[in-house]
Amino acid sequence: MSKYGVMVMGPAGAGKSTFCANLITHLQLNRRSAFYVNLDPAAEHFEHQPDLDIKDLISLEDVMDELKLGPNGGLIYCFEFLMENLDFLSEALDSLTEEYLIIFDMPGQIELYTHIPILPTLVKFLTQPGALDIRLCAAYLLEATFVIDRAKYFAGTLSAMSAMIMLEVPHLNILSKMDLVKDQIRKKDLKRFITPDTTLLDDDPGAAARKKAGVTIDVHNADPKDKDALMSGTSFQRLNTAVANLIESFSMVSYLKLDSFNEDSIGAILSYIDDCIQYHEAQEPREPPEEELEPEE
Ligand SMILES: Nc1nc2c(ncn2[C@@H]2O[C@H](COP(=O)(O)OP(=O)(O)OP(=O)(O)O)[C@@H](O)[C@H]2O)c(=O)[nH]1
Ligand SMILES: [Mg+2]
Repeated sequence: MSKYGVMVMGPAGAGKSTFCANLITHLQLNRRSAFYVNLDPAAEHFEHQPDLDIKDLISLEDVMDELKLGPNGGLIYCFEFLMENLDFLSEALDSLTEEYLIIFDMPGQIELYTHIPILPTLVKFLTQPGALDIRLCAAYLLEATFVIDRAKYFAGTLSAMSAMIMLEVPHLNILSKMDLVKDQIRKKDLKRFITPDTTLLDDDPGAAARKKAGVTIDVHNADPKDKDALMSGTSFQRLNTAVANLIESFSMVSYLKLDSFNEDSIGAILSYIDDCIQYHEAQEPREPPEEELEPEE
């Protein structure tokens, strides 16, 4: 029996847990079953209690205390421990039917998505045919406020692309917290962020303002507190152009828009997830609940 799931990923504070919580509420309102798996050993507060919590296997606090590790090293240790104890996942997930959407809420440490091979191994384990056989898609969230700063936007897009290539499962890239930027970006410009456009670097509002004012910056002698000055050197601009060109040459990333506090937006993302994993194709027709049946004459 196939199972269906979505792994919610992305940098720290991108809105992953908020999205998971509002997705579960939306599923419940639509009489769908969710199984919430928290894989962030540092997460403390939940709107919906997890059905499975990595903290029941290993506690980040204990790891940091006993092994004298910092929060990031501790997190990597927790994941290595999870990989040695995959029964923890299979025992809980094995009996779930195809009705459930399994939602994995991931931590935000970026190294998990870039250079440590833990996530590809975990994803292979979850999707392995004949075993758990979860039809899984990845939802990679990037904060829309990044689009205000072009360099951050392309760096974030590069990390999304890296996760996409590394995991080899259907992948949705999502600009989260759209409500925070919708009044600041013109619709026409937004399109260029939805499908990353390298010419965005040419009309960076910060750079344009500096050029107009005739400001040239000597990065070597800049005040270390002046972030604008430090991030405006020609080498930094060349690096950003190279990253943007690389993203364009792969032509793999485009974004969906999300405002987690808007139910229609959650519903729209859910329909993309359902399509990616072909959720509806596997569902048995269901009887409507009794109270919805017409009373007999
Ligand atoms: N305005 C707005 N704020 C949001 C949205 N989604 C999340 N937030 C806020 O962003 C902050 C971080 O949200 P989380 O859901 O904890 O982010 P996360 O990605 O799970 O964070 P980590 O697990 O620490 O990596 C919280 O204060 C949320 O209320 C959104 O769509 N719009
Ligand atoms: Mg979280």
